[in-house]
This record gives sequence, structure tokens and C-alpha cells, in this order.
Amino acid sequence: MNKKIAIIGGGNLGMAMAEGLVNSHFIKPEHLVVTKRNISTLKSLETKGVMVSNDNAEAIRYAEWIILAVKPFQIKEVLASLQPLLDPQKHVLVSVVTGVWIKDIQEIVGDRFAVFRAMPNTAIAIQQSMTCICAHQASEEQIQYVSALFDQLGRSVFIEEKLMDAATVLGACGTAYAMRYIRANIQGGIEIGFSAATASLIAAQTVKGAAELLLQKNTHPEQEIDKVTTPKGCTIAGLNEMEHQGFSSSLIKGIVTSYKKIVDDM
Ligand SMILES: NC(=O)C1=CN([C@@H]2O[C@H](COP(=O)(O)OP(=O)(O)OC[C@H]3O[C@@H](n4cnc5c(N)ncnc54)[C@H](O)[C@@H]3O)[C@@H](O)[C@H]2O)C=CC1
Ligand SMILES: O=C(O)[C@@H]1CCC=N1
Repeated sequence: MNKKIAIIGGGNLGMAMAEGLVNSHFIKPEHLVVTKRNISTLKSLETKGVMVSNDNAEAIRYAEWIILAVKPFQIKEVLASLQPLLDPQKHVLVSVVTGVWIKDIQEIVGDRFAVFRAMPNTAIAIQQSMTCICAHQASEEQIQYVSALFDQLGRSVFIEEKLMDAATVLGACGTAYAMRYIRANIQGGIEIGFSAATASLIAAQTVKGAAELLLQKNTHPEQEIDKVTTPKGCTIAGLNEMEHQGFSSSLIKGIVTSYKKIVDDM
């Protein structure tokens, strides 16, 4: 497992991945290099012993596993600059870039590389990501390694590449949707009497507990809702009012809008 990893693009997600990889002890800090043009924001990683660099070529020479974590509009230029340095016998590419297909990557680097696409979310920083992965021309050993890496950082599932945009919406944008739901609970909680701090704790832990019920008991949400809704009680009264106001419908429409945005832009 003593592989060396380069994260090209130490932004929100690249930083979160680096934190998760180091904090989970999946990798020794000195076996990880994170690049960014301006490395001043990578100080916290450097303090932990991670190599930081503004030289992608140096990172490519050092590492075997290359995680591409730049913005979609940056990926072509970055790959083109790396292409002369990449060796299919040494390097495996893992792209977390939204909406960029394996064929797009191959157009630039050639078709002799093992390539993975992975779609984690920012909870990867605390080893609680949901990561959807697809693989192309990867060996069993490479697939095992990628599985182990993302399982160490939360849960993972292999999917077909055609579902990667959908995975981006449900899994990665999903963190933002969940935060907005929690924020609304906090706003409501304050209106009915709690301080912001207490409302935040109650809202976040309640959502965490609800998610754990589904994950641990493998139940359907409606089964768990049935256990909470006392006939003529306050839960069903509130839930029905939320539905009258378009609660589920607004979430579904938001998810479909996010999805269309990826598909239309790419
Ligand atoms: N933020 C999120 O929750 C998620 C993001 N993604 C995808 O991950 C990718 C990165 O997203 P973010 O981290 O949010 O963006 P970001 O903009 O925070 O990070 C990109 C980083 O790449 C750096 N960069 C740009 N050009 C570079 C170059 N030539 N060499 C090295 N570094 C360079 C930028 O300075 C920046 O720090 C995107 O493609 C996004 O679609 C995927 C899942 C979740
Ligand atoms: O908003 C975005 O485009 C990226 C993709 C998933 C999360 N953030």
C-alpha cells in the first residue's frame, strides 16, 4: 500500500481529500503531494508533513496515482501540460472533475492509461464521503486500491460512467442540499425559542441520527416516518403542511435542475 499520490488542484475538494487521506492514515503524509498555483493556502497540509508544490511536473515525477481535482474548465489545459510526463506503465489517473468523461481525458493523454472517475463529496475531509466510482482499463489490483482508498474515506460504490453526472448531483451537490435543509431547521428552531447554537446542534444531530437509522437498519424513510407520526399529532400536521408548500417537489425539481445544468454545460 506504499503508493505515492499526487493531488493536482488543492482547492475545496483536493484539500478535503488530502485531509481525509492523512487523518485516516491511509497514506503517510510524505507519500502525498498536493499542487496548486498559489500554495499559501496549503500551509495546514504542509504542517502535517504533506508535500505541497506549485510544480505539477514535480508531482507527476514523484507519484504513481494522479488525482485530478481542478475545475472542469481547467482540466484540458492541465492534462495537456502533463501529457508528455505521463507514463501508462507508472501512472493511474483518477479524475474527480464534474462532467468530464473518460473519453475526454483519453483524447488528450491517449488511450493506454488506467483511468478512474470518482465523485466524492466534501465530507471526505472527515472520512464520511459518499463516493461513486467508475473504472476504465483498470486491473483488479488497481480497482481494489481505489476501493480501499475511498472506503477509508467513507462509503463507495462502483457505477456505470453514464451515471456519473447523476452521482455528482445526488452525492456531491447533495451535501449542499442537506446543509440548506439543516439551515432551514435552525431558522425554524430559533423562531420557536432556541438559541442559534442549540438549534444548530439539535438540527445537525437529528439529521445525522435519521441518516444512520436508514444506513444501519436498511429501512425505507417512510417506515421510519410512520414510527414518528402520531395520529392527529404534531409531526404529521407539520409534514403535510410542508408537502402542501411543495417540499418534496421542490427538492426533486432542484435535483433535476442541477442534473440538467451539468448535461447542458458539457
Ligand atoms: N467541491 C465539491 O464539493 C466537489 C467538487 N467536485 C469537482 O472537483 C473539482 C474541484 O472542485 P473544487 O475543489 O470545488 O474547486 P476549486 O476551485 O476549489 O479547486 C480547484 C483548484 O485547482 C487549482 N488549480 C487550477 N489550475 C491548476 C493547475 N494548473 N495546477 C494545479 N492546480 C491548479 C486551483 O488553484 C484550485 O485551488 C471540480 O472539477 C469539481 O467539479 C466534485 C465533487 C464535489
Ligand atoms: O457545483 C459544482 O459544480 C460542483 C460539482 C459537485 C459539487 N460541486
